[in-house]
Amino acid sequence: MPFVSMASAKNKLDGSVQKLAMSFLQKLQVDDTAPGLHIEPMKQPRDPRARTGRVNDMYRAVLFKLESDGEPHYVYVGTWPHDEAIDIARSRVLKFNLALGAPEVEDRGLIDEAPVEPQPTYVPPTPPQPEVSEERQPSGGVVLEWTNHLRENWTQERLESEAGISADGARRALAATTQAELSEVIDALPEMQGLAILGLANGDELADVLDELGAQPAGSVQDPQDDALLDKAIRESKGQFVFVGDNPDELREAFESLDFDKWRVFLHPEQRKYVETATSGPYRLTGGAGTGKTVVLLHRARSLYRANPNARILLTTYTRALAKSLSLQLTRLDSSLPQVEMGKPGITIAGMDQIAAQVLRDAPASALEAATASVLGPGRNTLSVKLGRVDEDFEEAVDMASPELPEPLLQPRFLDQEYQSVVLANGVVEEKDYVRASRSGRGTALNRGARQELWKVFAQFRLSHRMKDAATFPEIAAIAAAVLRAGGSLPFDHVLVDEAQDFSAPHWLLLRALVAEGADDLFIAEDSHQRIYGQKVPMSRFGINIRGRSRRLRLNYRTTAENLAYAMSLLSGAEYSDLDDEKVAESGYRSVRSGPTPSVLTVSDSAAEVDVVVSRIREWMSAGVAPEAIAVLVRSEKNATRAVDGLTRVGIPSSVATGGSVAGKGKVTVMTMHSSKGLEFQCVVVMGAGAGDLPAKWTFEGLPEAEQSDALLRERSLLYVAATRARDELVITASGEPSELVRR
Ligand SMILES: Nc1ncnc2c1ncn2[C@@H]1O[C@H](COP(=O)(O)OP(=O)(O)OP(=O)(O)O)[C@@H](O)[C@H]1O
Repeated sequence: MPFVSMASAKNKLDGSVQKLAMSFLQKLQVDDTAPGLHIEPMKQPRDPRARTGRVNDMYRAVLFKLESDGEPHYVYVGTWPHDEAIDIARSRVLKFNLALGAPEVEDRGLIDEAPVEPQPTYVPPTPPQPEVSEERQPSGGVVLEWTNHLRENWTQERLESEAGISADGARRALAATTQAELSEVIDALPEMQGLAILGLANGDELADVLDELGAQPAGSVQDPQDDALLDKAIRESKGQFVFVGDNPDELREAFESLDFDKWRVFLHPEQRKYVETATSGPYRLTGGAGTGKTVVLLHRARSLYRANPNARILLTTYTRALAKSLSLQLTRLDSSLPQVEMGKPGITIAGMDQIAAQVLRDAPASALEAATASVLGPGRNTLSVKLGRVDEDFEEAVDMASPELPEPLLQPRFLDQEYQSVVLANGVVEEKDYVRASRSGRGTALNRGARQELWKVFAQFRLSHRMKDAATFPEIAAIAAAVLRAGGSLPFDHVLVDEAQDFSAPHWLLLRALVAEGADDLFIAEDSHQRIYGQKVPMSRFGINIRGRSRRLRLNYRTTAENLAYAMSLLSGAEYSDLDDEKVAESGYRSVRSGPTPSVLTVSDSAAEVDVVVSRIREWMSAGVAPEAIAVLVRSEKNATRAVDGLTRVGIPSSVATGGSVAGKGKVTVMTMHSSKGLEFQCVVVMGAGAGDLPAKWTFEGLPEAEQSDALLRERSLLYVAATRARDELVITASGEPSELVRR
């Protein structure tokens, strides 16, 4: 029976053609001599193994036929309209790239015809001006600088011989003067060559590029077109080809992922490495927004399950809404994976607070009582009321306790962070313990006297909760950790974490307690630039020691190079440190895609701003963008209402979405920047980026100085999160003076 492999094709098929192409491949996988397939060699091919096959009267599939131990092995490249398919088949070569150590399909142009001419330079469309009166005409335009480092460091000959780039690709890459031009060159190259060019053009050393691609140069002794070499390399491919052999299910899965959800099958070699790597302890994967951290976690969860179906695997994150989205994505990856309740073999997906509540429900009464006493002190009953926001409770506690302290130390936001990061983190139940407790990571210093005064507030806070039989979510997480630490069996064998930058101290306590220390215990994905809640707490304080087990993803799969460069520029000037207290790098991120430059539109008043937003959304929709692919992201709820009202006035359906969900089919999503975490849209407007709205002053006013700068950093991160939700187009609008955080 023939074997089949799929190359990571770039052509998208219409639904009907897609079905026919699938059926063609299914028949081919059973019998390549079946009538109707019409597998034919080409006239004047660049590669004698090139074939086309009949999908229907108008479409043909392009294939290469290899010999594999006496059986045919077909490599499917894609399906195109008849004449285009013939030209593609005649001009492509299946070969092994010796410098990059990978199989690839390269375009060599048709024989006897002029070599492939460079495509006309891509010029991003000039954003049309919004329909607003002249005095309300917005200013716009962001200038993004880019340097093509190939020109300083490389020659065409060296790119060909040392980096394995095709002659035409090397020549055109050297000539690129904009990111858009480079993206076009990359798009025409085999994937590994494209990724290598991207790295080198951004100034990386060749050795680092090869390392990132997992490339093992093969030297020059082998014949790059040898059948046996190619057959073996395709079977072992790390991402650009998928060998499905004679397995019909794998064929369907790989084929379906080509058009949508490529991430389900075709991973970047680095992503694959982190999916498969066996770790000797806690492992951290960092990477900017859109670098595929979530994708790695989903694949890793599956890979751990496949390695041991009896393993109890937890995939967790900051909120219940984000966990729901993880669950949907895992189903898309593989609907056969069992998504189970905590403690059962399979994959449990839940937010950290849900897990904490479950631990409490499962705990024997005596264990729960002891754990509660160890966290909150003796004398507590059941914790029947769970409290979300506690600002008012802290205010009340301050009124009752009347501590002698300066105002900034009595702000609910300061008290809440101190309570979580110091009191709960250290298991403090009495004043004497609080006075001695480690406050590492906290910005504001407190002397003994101040701590004694503060303890009065915390004691009062606890007392009033005791009367109401209530506990906060962080308290419940800390109690759950104490239950697990006290003994009994642990609920999980492997724990995978997304969005860890937002975890609070009690979350970390619980995380460490959920799984025994050891191989493949904790795999933690985080991006410190996206920390928009709470305070950063170093993981090492909770016994989570990364010790050299930390890696960074740099290739952005979501946004265009232009949006990425803009989003990164929002972070410059601010210092970020990660969960290990190391400074976070802002450089090195890249994207292979290109699109329009983001625009910042400032207008005189908020009515004009709504007009600008509405008119931009209309333009997108008239250009064919579906309403559900568009989002308006806002800092304040009043702007959400304004946006919805404005869209409704012109008959564009929209609605305000919360908690990680979207408005749904046929509607523009309007949501707060906070809710947009983890989501993505084709086109995004960040509305209300005026100095009055951003940063939101109430988040830092009145706080001690050190906490103020942390709060400001979170506001900056929030804008970064919002800007990185845009796949293709990003527009930022402001009325009046734009925010200091917006780059123009
Ligand atoms: N190997 C891949 N091939 C194609 N698309 C990919 C690949 N990896 C990731 N993507 C796509 O890139 C986008 C971002 O991926 P993902 O959500 O995993 O990134 P992230 O790093 O978790 O982002 P964020 O931090 O913003 O949540 C998604 O649309 C995802 O499907």
